[in-house]
Amino acid sequence: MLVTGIEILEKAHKEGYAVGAFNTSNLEITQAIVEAAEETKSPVIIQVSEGGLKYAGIETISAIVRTMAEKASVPIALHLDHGTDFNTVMKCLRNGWTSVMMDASKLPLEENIKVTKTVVQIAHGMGVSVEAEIGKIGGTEDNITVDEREAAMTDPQEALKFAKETGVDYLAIAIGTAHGPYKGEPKLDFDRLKKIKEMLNIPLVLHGASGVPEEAIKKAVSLGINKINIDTDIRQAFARRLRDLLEKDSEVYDPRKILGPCRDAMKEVIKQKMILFGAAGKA
Ligand SMILES: O=C(COP(=O)(O)O)NO
Ligand SMILES: [Ca+2]
Ligand code: NA
Ligand SMILES: [Zn+2]
Repeated sequence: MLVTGIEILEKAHKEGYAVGAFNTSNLEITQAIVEAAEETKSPVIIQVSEGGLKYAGIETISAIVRTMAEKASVPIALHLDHGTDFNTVMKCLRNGWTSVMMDASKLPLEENIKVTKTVVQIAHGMGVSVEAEIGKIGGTEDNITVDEREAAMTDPQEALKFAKETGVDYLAIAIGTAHGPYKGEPKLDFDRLKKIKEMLNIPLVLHGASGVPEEAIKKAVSLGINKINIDTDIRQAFARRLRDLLEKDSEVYDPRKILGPCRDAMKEVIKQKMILFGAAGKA
């Protein structure tokens, strides 16, 4: 069934587990996510980035996800990932999204608070949940210095002020992860996470979670992460299977015979994440 993000994440926050938030931009990825959720009886958040909206068309990808979510036996939210443009967030609200991220993390704190507060008021008026971001998660910069890394991480005091003044439902925090593949091992600042959770006591979001070792993920969940964003690991599962399949079979040309196996490969990766996050069996 199609539900709001907070319905899924409030329960995860209370019971101490995390829910996967997986990016989609087409039919097969959406099918892989929904099938994985059904097979592991997991609640799940299906999210689309602004790039995904451009690729698929906002009405089309909304129709695909909402149709499948409404038919599913597990709770599914449709979430806008990294909504940086206010009008895009409004368009998603008009297209039936049940959760939106207003990502104004690039703006100074006061401006981030101002625009996020406006989105929270509008979205809550429509019964939709809101995620925002404090601190800089960004892509993998291989040549940043340590103190730059520190500076980009979420300051607990700022996070508390932000959560109080905006009324945001769940908060994405920067504790050492980055989008895209990692070059070295990501080092997560667990003390910072623990402090933020104690002070805010709301569901927290981990971005850039592809490539983070399983032990670190488990520890982050035990310390209060409740939504875990995964995009790169799914893309890489798709690409590995595609290359392997075409190497082995130079004759195949039916897209269903090519995309179908890729869908299954993505589904297997997603199922493992749902089990690792503790969402399996929680639907
Ligand atoms: O945070 C993510 C995904 O991060 P990854 O690239 O690590 O999958 N999306 O918002
Ligand atoms: Ca990553
Ligand atoms: Na997000
Ligand atoms: Zn992200």
